[in-house]
Amino acid sequence: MKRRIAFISEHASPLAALGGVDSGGQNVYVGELARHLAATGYQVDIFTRRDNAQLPEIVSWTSDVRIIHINAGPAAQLEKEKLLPYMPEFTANMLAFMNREAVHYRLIHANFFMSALVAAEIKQMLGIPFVVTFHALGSIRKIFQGERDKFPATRIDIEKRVVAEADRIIAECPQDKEDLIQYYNAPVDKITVIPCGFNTQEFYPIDQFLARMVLNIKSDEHIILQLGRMVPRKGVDNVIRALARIKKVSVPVRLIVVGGETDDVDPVSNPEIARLQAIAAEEGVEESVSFAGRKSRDILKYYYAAADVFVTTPWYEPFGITPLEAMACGTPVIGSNVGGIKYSVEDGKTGYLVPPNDPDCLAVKLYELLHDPALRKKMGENAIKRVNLHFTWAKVSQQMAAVYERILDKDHEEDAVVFIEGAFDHAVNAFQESKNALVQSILEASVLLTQCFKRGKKVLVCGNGGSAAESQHLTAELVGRFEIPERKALPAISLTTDTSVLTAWSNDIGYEDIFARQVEALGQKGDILFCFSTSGQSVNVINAMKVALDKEMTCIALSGKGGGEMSSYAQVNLVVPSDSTQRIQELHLHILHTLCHLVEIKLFGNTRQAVPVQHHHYTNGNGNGNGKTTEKDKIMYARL
Ligand SMILES: O=C(CO)[C@@H](O)[C@H](O)[C@H](O)[C@H](O)COP(=O)(O)O
Ligand SMILES: [Zn+2]
Repeated sequence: MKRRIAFISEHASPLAALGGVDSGGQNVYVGELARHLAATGYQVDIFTRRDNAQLPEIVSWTSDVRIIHINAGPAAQLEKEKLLPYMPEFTANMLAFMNREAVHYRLIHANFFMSALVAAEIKQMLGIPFVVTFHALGSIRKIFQGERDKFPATRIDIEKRVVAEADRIIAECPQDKEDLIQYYNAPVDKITVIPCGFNTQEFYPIDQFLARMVLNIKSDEHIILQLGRMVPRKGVDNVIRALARIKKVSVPVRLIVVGGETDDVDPVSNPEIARLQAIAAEEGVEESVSFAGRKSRDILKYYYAAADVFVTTPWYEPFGITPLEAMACGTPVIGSNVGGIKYSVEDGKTGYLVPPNDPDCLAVKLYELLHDPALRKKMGENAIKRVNLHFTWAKVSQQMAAVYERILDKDHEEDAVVFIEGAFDHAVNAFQESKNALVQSILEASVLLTQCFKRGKKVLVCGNGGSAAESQHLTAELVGRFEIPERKALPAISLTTDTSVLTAWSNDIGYEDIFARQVEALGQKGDILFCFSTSGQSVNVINAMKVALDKEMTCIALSGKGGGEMSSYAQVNLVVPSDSTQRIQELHLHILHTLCHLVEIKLFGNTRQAVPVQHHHYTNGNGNGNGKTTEKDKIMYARL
């Protein structure tokens, strides 16, 4: 059954046109994420504020995505800075909708702080968990916008509440994560970094010549593209000033500025355009700057592809989708070294990062790129690879779904955490008890093994299942090397590896003698048979021990659960004081490593024995009695 989830995006509806003051990346984010999640088995309802009386309550957008228009304040366009007082009404009407339609959401994904406030209230009332993507943070905005920031002062308190109450916080880039930790005390393990994406159907490489033909742009000019919302913080003035510093690179350079409130370029209804035009005039480049106005999304790819370089130098940018779109079209990006841009643009590879508000620096990089077509081509290719690898909506929604699933599976996950911690405690306990019980027997086993190798004898090893793996593990360490690189090989054979012998004998005669038969064939007086069995009861191991004793070999047994019948046949019994098969196996591995260390040191090391303790605790035991670690010792410990 499909999982039903709700998105809240109070001011940014996927249906709204892009390029206006309050519509931008968030509209795209919400729409794309919802569509892609729907394709992977979710039903998504996107709740947004009704900002037009003509809008129906429910719009079925795609088969599994609906847009629900909620009455909250006047049914007219309002700046998002003015929406907070209407959030209680939004909450009440969203709850009323859920009640009336009898829909239950398993999870809410809130976008922006006001939606998150609604989600937090609903969680309090109905217990529905919520995820939040802030898209922008009040504290950061305050730093950059100062007095220009018209959001209510309570924004930051609301964000703090949301950080505390959300089930998971999505940071859009590493900078966003750092900010959440630094300014909101967000717990690190509550944050997942998931970037924004771009639409691969909408943005893809197009031949530049063709794109310019479509747009009717002259081909004998270099084109710098600026595209996005027209607000001062986007730093379009910075690009105009940089243009004035380069003016011409072998051919004329033109800056095209796409975006605005209207399709026509109308400085009256769009004061930011008027401001920018004035700056262009003041810098003497009004002839080289073209304002193209707002463009529909299906045209944007031609602009990106027509450009030689895409520039975006905002003062700050929580993420920034336009660099991804430009890169997807194969155009290098020069972006400011802030927020998400420094994450999406790889400096020197897919474009350049420059400080914001620094037209000199931007001009240098623009010049570098514009006069080097080979570099532009290489960076464009790198850009296409990078965005398709990390930033498609399919990849983004996959990561988001993983976040949702963890929350929806929370009970299970809580049990899992209890189990994981318990397993560690259990293992620590088993290790401690083994330490109390086994030190002397490990020493004895190490002496037997060392003597065996010194006399030119060999070790045969056996065990079943996990113990077969331990057998091979031991012989690999001995035949190969453990901690001393340049030593001679030691003769050890695991009786668990010859599948022809094992299958033929067990198929034709019986499984119980598969090891015994091999001991008979390979074992010689003075050799050691080294046996692993957690129960100490495996008949094939016991039978092998019997044959070994007949051949005057010595048996060492690693077991648990009291040692079983095996202990009657071994000269040294290492019985792990536990009844848990897993713990016994883990200790067997630990013991075999310890034995390898001791044997190797005795046969090939210097006379002092290195002690595997943590460096900062180690101050003596180097044999010189002065409590200082020598250089030689350090090398030895480093190998541990
Ligand atoms: O690894 C495991 C269990 O953790 C199993 O493969 C396990 O080794 C097999 O069941 C063995 O057949 C058990 O034999 P043993 O340890 O009792 O001699
Ligand atoms: Zn196992």
